[in-house]
Amino acid sequence: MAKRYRDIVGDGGSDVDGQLEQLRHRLSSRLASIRHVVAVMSGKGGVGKSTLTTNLAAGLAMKGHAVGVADADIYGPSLARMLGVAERRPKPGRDGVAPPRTVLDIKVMSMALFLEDAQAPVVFRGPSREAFTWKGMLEMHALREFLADTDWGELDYLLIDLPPGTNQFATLHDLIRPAGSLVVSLPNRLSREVVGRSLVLARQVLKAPMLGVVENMAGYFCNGCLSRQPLFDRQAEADYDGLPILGRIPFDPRFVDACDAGRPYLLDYADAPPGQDLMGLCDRLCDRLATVASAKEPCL
Ligand SMILES: Nc1ncnc2c1ncn2[C@@H]1O[C@H](COP(=O)(O)OP(=O)(O)OP(=O)(O)O)[C@@H](O)[C@H]1O
Repeated sequence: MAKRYRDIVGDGGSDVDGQLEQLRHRLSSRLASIRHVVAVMSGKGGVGKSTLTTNLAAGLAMKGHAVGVADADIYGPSLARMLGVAERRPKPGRDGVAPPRTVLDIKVMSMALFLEDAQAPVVFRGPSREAFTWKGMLEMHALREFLADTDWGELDYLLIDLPPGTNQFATLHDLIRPAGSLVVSLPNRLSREVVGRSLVLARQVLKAPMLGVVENMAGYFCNGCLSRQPLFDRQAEADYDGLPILGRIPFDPRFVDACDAGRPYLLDYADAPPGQDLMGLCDRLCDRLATVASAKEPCL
């Protein structure tokens, strides 16, 4: 007959506390060789968060930093494809799983790298009736393993691309304290509202300093006449609860082709005006991280 919790004395000999302590230790010793962990979040889907994560990673790598990216979007991973490593497999090594590296030497970890078939949806198997009890736990373990069991080596920056919505905030908070969070939004009222709401929650749950906001698709860049045109109707100035706007990146159709081709936009268009905007964003992100790191109290 199956035992119930009340039939089990103590931890039933499982040393569950000891096991948890070991997992915590493995994660913290792995992260000790990473200078800055940055969570890239939005709260709203489709705003270009993964595209910007890809290009931030590329920009930081082009500036000579050692960079890794972890795709926390377990069910809709896209970073590996955008960074051109979707067909590569992580290799088990002596010090954890060796992640694939991009042409810019960015280390990538994503659920997409473990899928036999790129078309197959990610499904955790277990008794479907109790899915609500174990599914969240498996999601957290997947993210913990990406962070703790990957051989990141020494990194200057590890960018974590969070999925749309706010569900992963608590999961991430249970695992680590990022050096800061970067928020991606679009300059229209709907996005600003949704992102603004998730910002409030991120402050409460993530408890990481908020670094600032990037407004994506802020205007349209025409590569023919090199001009910038408004993309959305003129909107009132954004107010993200006092957060600084670290960058405004215009819409440029070449971003879409670059994502599909698995080459960060910056690799080919660093000198184009949107490329310059991205490089400026990288500089401001580094400055903000330095400010936050030197502040006694987490800022904003
Ligand atoms: N500045 C831009 N100009 C043109 N296209 C862009 C720009 N930013 C993103 N895109 C395109 O928009 C689409 C959505 O971008 P992306 O997948 O990065 O969004 P996301 O916020 O990560 O989505 P989700 O988190 O909901 O999966 C992609 O096809 C991408 O190429």
